[in-house]
Amino acid sequence: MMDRVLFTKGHGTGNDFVILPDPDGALDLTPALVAALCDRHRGIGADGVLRVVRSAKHPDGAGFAGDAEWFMDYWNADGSIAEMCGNGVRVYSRYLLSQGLATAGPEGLPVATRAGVVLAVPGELTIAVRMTTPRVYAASTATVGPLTIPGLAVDCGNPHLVTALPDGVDLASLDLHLAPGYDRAVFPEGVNVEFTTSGAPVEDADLHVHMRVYERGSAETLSCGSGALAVGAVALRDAGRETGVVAVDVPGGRLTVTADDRGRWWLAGPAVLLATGEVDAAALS
Ligand SMILES: N[C@@H](CCC[C@H](N)C(=O)O)C(=O)O
Repeated sequence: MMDRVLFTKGHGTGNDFVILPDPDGALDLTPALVAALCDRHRGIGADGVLRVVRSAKHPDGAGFAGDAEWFMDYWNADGSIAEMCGNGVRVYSRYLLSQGLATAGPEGLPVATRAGVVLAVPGELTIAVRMTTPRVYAASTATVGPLTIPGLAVDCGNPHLVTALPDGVDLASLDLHLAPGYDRAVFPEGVNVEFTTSGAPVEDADLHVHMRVYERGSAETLSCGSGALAVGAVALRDAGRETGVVAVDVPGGRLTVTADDRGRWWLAGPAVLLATGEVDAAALS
């Protein structure tokens, strides 16, 4: 076990990450170390960890090495692994670019994830990512306290359940301190649950949705990029549209989901790097 671990802290709309540079895959990253780093009282504190490793140097990335030099090895705060993190990949791309580890070509910067290769297109403050195509595939429900809320299962590489709150239930009033209930037969690997209400029209978007999320492996977070993608897919489907722009407001800010006329799905929003340092791994409990 290493004594000192280099890290950078960053976030996308308040969904925060500890970024661990590990180009050659030498770090002995374990669920316990991830959980300790993400601990908000005894660690650095984050919703998840992004290990920056060359695709060729990670067993889950090696198959993508011909298409993307870098693999985003994403871990949730509880030490579990996930296939995709939409905010994570935007922050990860910001990190690669800021460190000079990669440059964006005319099509963008390819980044390998467990859900496949995505393409990041950097702006000055925002980063847009061409995500894998979301797939709406089943009806299901979530339970929060006495409420049973209908929703749709959406595969964004990772699993999501997008629910629409019934009239009269206020999004802000939902108690998400405890994990919502869901159907384990539909989601055997667990699920990220999004709660939505529709919003008033906003400039530059065809549709506007408010969302809160309870993430698998991280509890309630201020934002979830793949969750916003799932919400965007359901909103466009409900509106009978195949293309369009959906503004998704989360507690941490605004994400924009675009389905373009070439069948591509984009997730855009801010990606911020805050601090760099060293953590004493022995001091983490
Ligand atoms: N916050 C992320 C999603 C992280 C993974 C998720 N908790 C899971 O287990 O699938 C995002 O921005 O997409």
